[in-house]
Amino acid sequence: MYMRHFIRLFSAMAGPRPLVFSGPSGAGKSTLLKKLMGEYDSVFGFSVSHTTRKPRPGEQNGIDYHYVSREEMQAGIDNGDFIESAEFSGNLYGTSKAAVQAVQAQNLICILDIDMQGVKNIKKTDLNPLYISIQPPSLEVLEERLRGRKTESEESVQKRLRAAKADMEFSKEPKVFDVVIINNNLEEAYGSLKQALQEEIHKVVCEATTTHLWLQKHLLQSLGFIMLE
Ligand SMILES: Nc1nc2c(ncn2[C@@H]2O[C@H](COP(=O)(O)OP(=O)(O)O)[C@@H](O)[C@H]2O)c(=O)[nH]1
Ligand SMILES: Nc1ncnc2c1ncn2[C@@H]1O[C@H](COP(=O)(O)OP(=O)(O)O)[C@@H](O)[C@H]1O
Repeated sequence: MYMRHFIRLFSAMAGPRPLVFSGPSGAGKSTLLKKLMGEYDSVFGFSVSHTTRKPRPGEQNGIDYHYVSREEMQAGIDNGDFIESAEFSGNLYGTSKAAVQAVQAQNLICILDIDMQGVKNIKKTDLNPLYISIQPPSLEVLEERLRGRKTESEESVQKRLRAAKADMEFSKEPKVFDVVIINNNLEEAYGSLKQALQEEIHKVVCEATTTHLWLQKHLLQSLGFIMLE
């Protein structure tokens, strides 16, 4: 009896399976992730990446990214602080070990938003996430969305569109992604995402309830309120 609960507690401490979100810049990853984390804030936690790109208006250091200089980021990479890192559109991006550990320590499902190089590199690690690709309905729609967001210079839009072509091809490769979602209509895409994650969400919610009840019962037992089995 005790052993089963200790095993359950121990596996909960190891943390639930992380989620990797990838797909072209402008496909709608942040929009979908914000909706998901808004609805399930006690289930998911965001792995805050480091980047050398400048913050956009409204972005916050330590929440959207850790904004660092190239020198600082390179020193961290050389020191082995990162699980993966990549150059994208003229800037460095990377997932630190600390960012993932911070989420897993709270027993939340850790979400990584990374580019296709990141996906390839994470596949070489023992993180064992579920891989989800968010794709636009077409390159034309992607361009409209990127321009409509008004965050990128013309040069940056062009770089992102070039990277997007490769990313759209990559998402069609067999066995790379567990789920590919085409973000055409936002509500439909969000519905597909929730459906794909239903089992993972259920596991975390049930685990949390079981662990909570078990701890409550044993606290009462240790205080002498109820008899041990
Ligand atoms: N490999 C890797 N890619 C990242 C990381 N963080 C963000 N990215 C990717 O970098 C790309 C550019 O991100 P960003 O500048 O925020 O632009 P946005 O995706 O268009 O909002 C996106 O494809 C992100 O998924 C990271 O830690 N590692
Ligand atoms: N389904 C959708 N229909 C129309 N516009 C969308 C949709 N999904 C996202 N957008 C818009 O497209 C732009 C890019 O989305 P964003 O979430 O920033 O993409 P990413 O994080 O993948 O770079 C944003 O202005 C966002 O509001």
